Amino acid sequence: MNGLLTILRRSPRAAAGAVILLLMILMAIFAPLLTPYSPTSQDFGTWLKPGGEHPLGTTALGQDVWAQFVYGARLTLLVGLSVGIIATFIGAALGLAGAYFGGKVDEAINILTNVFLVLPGLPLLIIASAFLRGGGVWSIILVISLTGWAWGARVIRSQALALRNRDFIQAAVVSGERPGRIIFAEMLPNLAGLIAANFFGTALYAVLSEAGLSFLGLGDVSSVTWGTMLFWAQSRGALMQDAWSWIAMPGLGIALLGTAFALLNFGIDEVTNPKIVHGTRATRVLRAGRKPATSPDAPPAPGTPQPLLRVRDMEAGYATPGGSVRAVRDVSLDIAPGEFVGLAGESGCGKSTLAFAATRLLDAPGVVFSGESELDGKDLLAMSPAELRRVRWKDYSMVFQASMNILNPVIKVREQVYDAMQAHGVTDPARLEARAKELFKLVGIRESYLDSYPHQLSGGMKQRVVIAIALALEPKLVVMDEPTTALDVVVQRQILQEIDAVRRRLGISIIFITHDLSLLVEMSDRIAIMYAGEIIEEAPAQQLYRHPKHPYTLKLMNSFPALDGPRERREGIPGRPPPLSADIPYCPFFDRCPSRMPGKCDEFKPASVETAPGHRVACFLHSDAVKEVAREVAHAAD
Ligand SMILES: Nc1ncnc2c1ncn2[C@@H]1O[C@H](COP(=O)(O)OP(=O)(O)OP(=O)(O)O)[C@@H](O)[C@H]1O
Repeated sequence: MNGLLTILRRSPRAAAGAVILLLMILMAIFAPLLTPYSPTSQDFGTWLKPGGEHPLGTTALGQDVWAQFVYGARLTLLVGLSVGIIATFIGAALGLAGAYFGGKVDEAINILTNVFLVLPGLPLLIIASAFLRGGGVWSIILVISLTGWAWGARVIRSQALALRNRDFIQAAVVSGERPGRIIFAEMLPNLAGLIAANFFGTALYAVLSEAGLSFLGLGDVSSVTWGTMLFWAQSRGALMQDAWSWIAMPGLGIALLGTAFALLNFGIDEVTNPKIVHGTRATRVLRAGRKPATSPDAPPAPGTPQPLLRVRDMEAGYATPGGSVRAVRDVSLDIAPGEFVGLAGESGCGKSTLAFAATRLLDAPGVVFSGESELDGKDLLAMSPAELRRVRWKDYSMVFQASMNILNPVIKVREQVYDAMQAHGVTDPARLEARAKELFKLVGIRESYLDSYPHQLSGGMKQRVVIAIALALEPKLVVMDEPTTALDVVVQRQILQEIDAVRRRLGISIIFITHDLSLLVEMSDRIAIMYAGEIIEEAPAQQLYRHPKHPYTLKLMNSFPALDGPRERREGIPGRPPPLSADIPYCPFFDRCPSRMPGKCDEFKPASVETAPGHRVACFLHSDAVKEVAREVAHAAD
């Protein structure tokens, strides 16, 4: 319910759709108050003109057109909403089951879905309704539901598949949760927006199909719906008799109801689907109560290199039915050309969300609430899907922890390396082959492995192949989100050294995400530490290693083995970060901080202040500067 209210508040389209739909429902419920006549009563004169007791005139059979219109809304709405529920239920159940169980179950569901998608809709509707004729309105509902579920199943399955591979679902599977619980409690809430949008899309399809079938005389012509009104009006030659209202009113009703469903469908999609940021970003930023995309910073000093990636005031997270998770909170970050920037912090502090949001990869239910992300001066958040396709891989690429799973098991590695290059216009076979060999050399794999299938390679080698693919077009930036975490320590280190060598050779920038701070200290030029969605400290790597300032950074350092020196037992950090669904208008580390100052750290939020060149920290131990908390943002995101 909360989620729906949030959507209505955020999307004027959805709100307009909801108002129209509500008015229609009220009209249907209170029909007896709006007209004294029964819609089927034939007690009046035929073809009466509008006026007097019959504001919209009467039909060829002597029925009151206004009574037919207001009562007709009942069955039309019943068909729309019932089909919406039934078809969405079938689509969601099959889509989720296919994505969750995979294998043969998915295959069977996929075949069934494809069959229904391939069958032409209208002829199928006509045949099925002719077959079930005489069954009244419920047979129409059944027929339209049967022909209308497949698209929803396809869309929900593809989103559920993406979700199935998310870490938190995998963790639920590994921890032995029952499939039913995972599907209903873990996956379904993440798909709520999509399912709601699908419901209204299907309801729209149902209203139009019912009207079409009834108009063709294939519905239950004895019932009163806007579709049967059109059928009778047409068959009795209403236009010839100048009885325009008999045709115009049901037409208008269908158009308005269709518009309401379409607006709700688009509005929900707009809010819950982050890929639709294009063109709506400015409004979203404003809706989120945030200033539009202008830099708060002073212009860079002359001679300062322009950052390659420039993230400003980023607010991102997840719109869940229980409210928003604000996983990234007012984060600004610059990555210079050729720079290796490490992003560290405990699990769940928002590192991946920041990387995904900044590179426009955040999938539903992820949302960029506000902020800017520019790559080489180009606004990534405002790009159209086509523009994004052009810059991905070419200007920036990504390697994730489970990236090796992107390799298709039945296609040779060579072709998969070629693919990325071919998609961006490299077609000369000699060039492709030379480049593939060069890339394999770069990432330390013998070129003979180009002839292998992925299953013939070890995990480390597959991950190297993916890194080779990510480097294929020499992008300016590579985002690496725990690319080596699944590998053993020796392989991890080797790959990292190779990545670093490649970076220096090609001059690319790298954002490297991990919770292993000691690894970052070795590799990075600069390190940013995230905690509870915020960057709480940022400094050149060695400076951070030698002079960490934030108590959290110190704790994080102590929880990993030292780079050199004797082996000793390391302590974890007691306590937990605050929940990311709440406002945190004070220091987020307060509860766990050994140096906390009650009355200060739990009352005010420390501003991030530069305490040494390039070293910024947000902690009252180092500066008294207080950060103004943009409360309007916090609330707009809920
Ligand atoms: N699909 C989702 N729906 C709701 N909340 C989510 C979703 N994905 C992530 N979150 C939440 O967002 C927060 C930040 O997650 P994120 O994955 O960005 O953290 P992280 O620092 O990268 O963690 P890790 O190191 O474990 O990958 C976490 O609290 C997480 O529970």
